[in-house]
Amino acid sequence: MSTKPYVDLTRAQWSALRERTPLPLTADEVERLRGLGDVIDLDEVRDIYLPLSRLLNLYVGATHGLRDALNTFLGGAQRGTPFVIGVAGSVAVGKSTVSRLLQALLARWPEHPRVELVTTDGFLLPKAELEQRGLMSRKGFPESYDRRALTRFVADVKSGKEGVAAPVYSHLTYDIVPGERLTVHRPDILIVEGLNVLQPALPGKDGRTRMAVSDCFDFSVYVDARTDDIERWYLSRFRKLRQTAFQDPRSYFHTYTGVSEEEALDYARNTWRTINRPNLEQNIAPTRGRATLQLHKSPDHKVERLSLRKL
Ligand SMILES: Nc1ncnc2c1ncn2[C@@H]1O[C@H](COP(=O)(O)OP(=O)(O)O)[C@@H](O)[C@H]1O
Ligand SMILES: CC(C)(COP(=O)(O)O)[C@@H](O)C(=O)NCCC(=O)O
Repeated sequence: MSTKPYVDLTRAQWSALRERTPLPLTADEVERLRGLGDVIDLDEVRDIYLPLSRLLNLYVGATHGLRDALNTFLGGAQRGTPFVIGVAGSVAVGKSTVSRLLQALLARWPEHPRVELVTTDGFLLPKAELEQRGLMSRKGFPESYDRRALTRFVADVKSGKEGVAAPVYSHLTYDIVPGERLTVHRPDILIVEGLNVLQPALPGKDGRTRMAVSDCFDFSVYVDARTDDIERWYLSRFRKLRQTAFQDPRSYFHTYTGVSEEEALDYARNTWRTINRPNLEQNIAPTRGRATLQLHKSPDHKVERLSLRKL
């Protein structure tokens, strides 16, 4: 028997595990959930994400069983708390598509219809503060977030608090939206998506260990791919955004619509090499082994292998 903490599965082995789980989404719905540049079709949903939604449904059920055990022990009926799923991985690896698909698929199960999704970008420090602290070239690194507020948010949701609010980030303005809030109302499941959600806690100033966001996770997914492939996806997405979202004069990147494609791509390449790749290598990839499930993507975005943590 392997001594690794993971069971490795090929795509074919994994897809056979969906059993009779019906496909609840249409091609149009999948198209709407797809991120810019991501390749995802009904085959991918059926082979990869349906088995995952079945596994998660089993995990949620098992957690309810544990809750019953706890209530027996406590001799009272504690109200349940949301089942929290973390989704981690590099910039441009396709976390948003995975998270939106999971949200849509999990909400179709009658046992847990209310599934909310929160991205950690809402907890980035506002642009003015990043500038003031000299952190604009560290955007996405752990220190560019208000980690305390993020941890408090997830801990509050996980403890069953009603009406927990998160700030909201705009990719258009590249900044936090002043005054805007997203409020989570005791969902059955909360998905927390972000680069750094599997980071271990940093010691506080007093040297004592703090809580990490991942301490609240009931399950976590790491979306994995080769660094060169992710760079290619990042650049090709930048090229597409230049023709779409950047055209809006309010876009932070609007100036890149007025220069040559080569010049715009040089900027994107530089951002990848100086910010996103070092962040992947130094902070994000080292957390892969903390995930419950690793999805390994091939150069065409399709999941080719999976690693599932043993229990
Ligand atoms: N500059 C941008 N302008 C508009 N949308 C963007 C920009 N950068 C990224 N996005 C979109 O924001 C979402 C999150 O992107 P990202 O954080 O790189 O994670 P991932 O690609 O892993 O989902 C994606 O849907 C992406 O298409
Ligand atoms: C907003 C992000 C930090 C991702 O945030 P997340 O939701 O993963 O916390 C990232 O998409 C980003 O903007 N990175 C900065 C470098 C760049 O422009 O690609």
